[in-house]
Amino acid sequence: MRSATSPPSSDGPMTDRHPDGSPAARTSAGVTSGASRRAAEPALRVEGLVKSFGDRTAVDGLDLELAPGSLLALLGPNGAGKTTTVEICEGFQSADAGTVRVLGLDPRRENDELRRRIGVMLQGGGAYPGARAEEMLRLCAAYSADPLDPDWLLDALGLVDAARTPFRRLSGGQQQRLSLACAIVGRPEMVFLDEPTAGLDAHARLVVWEIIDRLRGDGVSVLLTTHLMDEAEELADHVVIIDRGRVVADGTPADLTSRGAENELRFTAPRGLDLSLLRLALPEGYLCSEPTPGNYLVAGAIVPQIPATVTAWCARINVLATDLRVETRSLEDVFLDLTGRALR
Ligand SMILES: Nc1ncnc2c1ncn2[C@@H]1O[C@H](COP(=O)(O)OP(=O)(O)OP(=O)(O)O)[C@@H](O)[C@H]1O
Repeated sequence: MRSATSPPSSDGPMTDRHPDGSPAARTSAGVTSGASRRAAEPALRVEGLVKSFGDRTAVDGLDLELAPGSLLALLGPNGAGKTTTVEICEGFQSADAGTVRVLGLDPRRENDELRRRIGVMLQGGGAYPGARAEEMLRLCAAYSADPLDPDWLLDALGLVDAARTPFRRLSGGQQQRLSLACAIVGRPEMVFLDEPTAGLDAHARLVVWEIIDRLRGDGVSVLLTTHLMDEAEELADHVVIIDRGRVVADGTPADLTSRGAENELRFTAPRGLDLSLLRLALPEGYLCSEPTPGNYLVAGAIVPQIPATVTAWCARINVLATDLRVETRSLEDVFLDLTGRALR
């Protein structure tokens, strides 16, 4: 497999090559020129989306917007409604209420045209179990008038040695990478990536991140669902956190992690500490809590006296506070505060 630091092609993002080795005249910019014609139109617009299963409301009035050529990461705990939302956008499910437009198209009524213009990476591969990796990719390429070179993609994603292996005998990581290759081989204008690096080792993950970054660099719009905060922080232009079918926060990763951070002190210590004495030691108006077991938060203006008060309290109860920090908030912190839950 190539390393992430050695790009799949030196000719720029997603450029494939003619058999003689010269760069193809058209990169996936052949796709993006179409996208630029519609530059004013969001690649994806979801308004007031509602979907229930029996008496369970999976999506409860959701709004989303994805700017062309950008990457939106949809985050949420298990059961938040991510897959349902994405499947409605892809046209696999119908909505109960609301409006969905993908590349300006209605995913149900204009599904044939949509299918030609999007790429979908499904969790679990979505491939024929007996088909060899290479056959599977060539089959996907055959649906497109102007596919990327399958050999180049197999190489870029480190699948050359697995090319003749039947899908069911590929490792989980190889299946994931093949699934990504199948989603992008047709030079889609927009791709839906559902947990694209789930189960990959660190190296394979970097390779996939690089491919995703190149897609976006090429003007492809990407909707990514993930449970990995570092993945969202690394790749996303915009993050939407959903919980119980509703948006609970959205913004750039920097927006979300800086919002209110100067008013928070966080530290890690044994779970379940009695915070009543700390509350008494702090000036009036400061809040302290344990958003998740072992992770503590003091909210209020963090002047120099506050960390000193916290460490003095820890010393008094004979507890060592680790990872004491001010003004740094990860997306994980934001997520935990908003949903009270870990991603998985
Ligand atoms: N076909 C279905 N029938 C009944 N309930 C469903 C169906 N699909 C989803 N749900 C329910 O709708 C809610 C949202 O599910 P969804 O799969 O969209 O969440 P998710 O955010 O993708 O979760 P995960 O991270 O676990 O994949 C859950 O409570 C789920 O049990």
